[in-house]
Amino acid sequence: MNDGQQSLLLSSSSRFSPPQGVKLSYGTAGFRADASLLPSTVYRVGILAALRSLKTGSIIGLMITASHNKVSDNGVKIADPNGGMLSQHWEPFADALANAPSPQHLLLLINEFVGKEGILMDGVSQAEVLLGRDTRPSGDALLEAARQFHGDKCGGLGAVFMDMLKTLMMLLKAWFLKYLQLPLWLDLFAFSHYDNNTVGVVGAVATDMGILTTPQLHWMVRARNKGMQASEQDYFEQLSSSFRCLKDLIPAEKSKFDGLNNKVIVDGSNGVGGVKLKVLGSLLNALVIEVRNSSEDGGVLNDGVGADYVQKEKVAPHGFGSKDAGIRCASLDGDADRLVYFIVPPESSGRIDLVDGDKILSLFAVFIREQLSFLNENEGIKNSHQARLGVVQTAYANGASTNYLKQLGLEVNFTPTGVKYLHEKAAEFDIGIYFEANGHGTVLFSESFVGWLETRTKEISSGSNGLSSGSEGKKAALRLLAVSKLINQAVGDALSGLLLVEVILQYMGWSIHRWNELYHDLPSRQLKVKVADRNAVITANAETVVVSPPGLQEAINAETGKYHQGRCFVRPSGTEDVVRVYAEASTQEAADTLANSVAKLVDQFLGLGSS
Ligand SMILES: CC(=O)N[C@H]1[C@@H](OP(=O)(O)O)O[C@H](CO)[C@@H](O)[C@@H]1O
Ligand SMILES: [Mg+2]
Repeated sequence: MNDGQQSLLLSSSSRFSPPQGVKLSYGTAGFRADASLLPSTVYRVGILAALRSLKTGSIIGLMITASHNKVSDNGVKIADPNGGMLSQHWEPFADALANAPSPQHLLLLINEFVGKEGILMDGVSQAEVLLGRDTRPSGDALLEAARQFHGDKCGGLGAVFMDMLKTLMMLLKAWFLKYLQLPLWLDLFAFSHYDNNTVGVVGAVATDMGILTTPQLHWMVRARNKGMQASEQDYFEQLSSSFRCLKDLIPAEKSKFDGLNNKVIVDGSNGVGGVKLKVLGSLLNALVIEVRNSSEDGGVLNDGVGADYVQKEKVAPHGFGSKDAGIRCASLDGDADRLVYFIVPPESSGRIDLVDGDKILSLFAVFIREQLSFLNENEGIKNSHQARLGVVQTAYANGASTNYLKQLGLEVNFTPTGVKYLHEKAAEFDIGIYFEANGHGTVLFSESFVGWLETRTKEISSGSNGLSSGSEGKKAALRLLAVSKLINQAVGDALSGLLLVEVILQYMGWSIHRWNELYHDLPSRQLKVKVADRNAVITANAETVVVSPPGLQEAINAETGKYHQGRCFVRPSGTEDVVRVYAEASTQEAADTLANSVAKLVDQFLGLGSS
């Protein structure tokens, strides 16, 4: 950074002091904390976004959200140029930035990192950052903190003000030079060296994309970097048109959905997803989407509603009851990157049948596997491509889902918790389907496979490959291409996931009950244990084995061995200050007992008294 940039950084960062006595960590999914603690973190992540943009020469996203956390929390995370999560290689820098105790430390860190990464800060190269936020009341003010390091895209008042400021600085500089002859002061006016086309400290431009779901912002970043249209309208247009395309490719004999099956009721978690889903729903005519618990309905975000609540508590969200028995119900989380379905039983016990991320993954796998087999059976398709289909889960996936997927003959891979790991693994396949049990996931298509599908479908339309029109091979290629456009390629997206579930159910002619019968979940239990230092738990093998503290894994093994179909693991949470315990067994009672015994072991080895 030149002197002008440095002095601007020092002055702007001094307005955003980090909270005392709090250690912030980028964690599983960005920084999250009580919103009052976050202005300095968001300001600093704004700096990181600009540097990442300069380093990659691409547009970067900055999203302000705390997903399923309570409404008083907020958070911030970065979308990389491909629309995915921030490169893990930059996470330690993010942690160091957020925790730097003073503006001087911050400056040192940045200078060191800029040097190490070879980032060009010449004031000419321009960084570009897209900003988004969910509906949390603190989002607006935090967004302002993120913009401090950037300029205003549209110029407007910001640009006029900058121009006036620059003129004033130049006049002052001339006056100082003429009358005081203090060259030392020159550095302070380095700001006025900027040419009129650049804005902000590093010439970064920030564009406020408004209130969005997290996946919408990721989608926009990916689209912009691919040179595609990337407005919110484009997002809705792409999703709705590919949904219609898939709908039109459903064979007439399979299309036997009646009025009831045409409807899905969606819990919007009192957040941003419900509002956006209403817009999307208005563009579809083959599906009726009734949205409840939308942000404008006045309920509290994530309070007794939302995908996290429904999945963890296995109860109906607020506003749903026995009147909804028999209808397909779904729930989004606060920023609409998670999706689960559920069935409300006729009697009003509050309990539901959960159709979770594992079952969404299984539905997608069954459909895609069938389309691939149509493609492979069709000898009329030239250069048939043996596409590699892989699925990715975490240790939280219900064991019954893993068995089911393996019985389908699929390659099942495991990664640690956190979509950044699952996404990376899924990207190794021609088609990679990944889901966390909590409903966060998507289907990735490799560029080469999409290219192959595009070529085949063009040949098909020109008749050059000899396929009869209307053959299943042709339709399978068209369907897979439409799926690659419908399902968000950047990140898990509840809205695009919901449309894909809906159209596959219509294609299969399945009710939610039929879908839920694909396999029966093994009873499971999740618990949280408060410990002195959760990071004392070190795991291996996709978090299924504890390697430290010594002896804990042996004790878990001895306990688990007592239960039929017993499986149990512990790991430190990346988003909460707890150690999580997960247990599965052949009965609910056994799963509960196993989880409780292992929670006691965790407490013995690491409990609050053990520090
Ligand atoms: C058991 C569980 O649901 N863990 C969640 C939770 O992470 P933890 O590291 O377990 O706190 O939040 C993550 C971010 O949303 C999500 O990716 C993950 O699946
Ligand atoms: Mg979320």
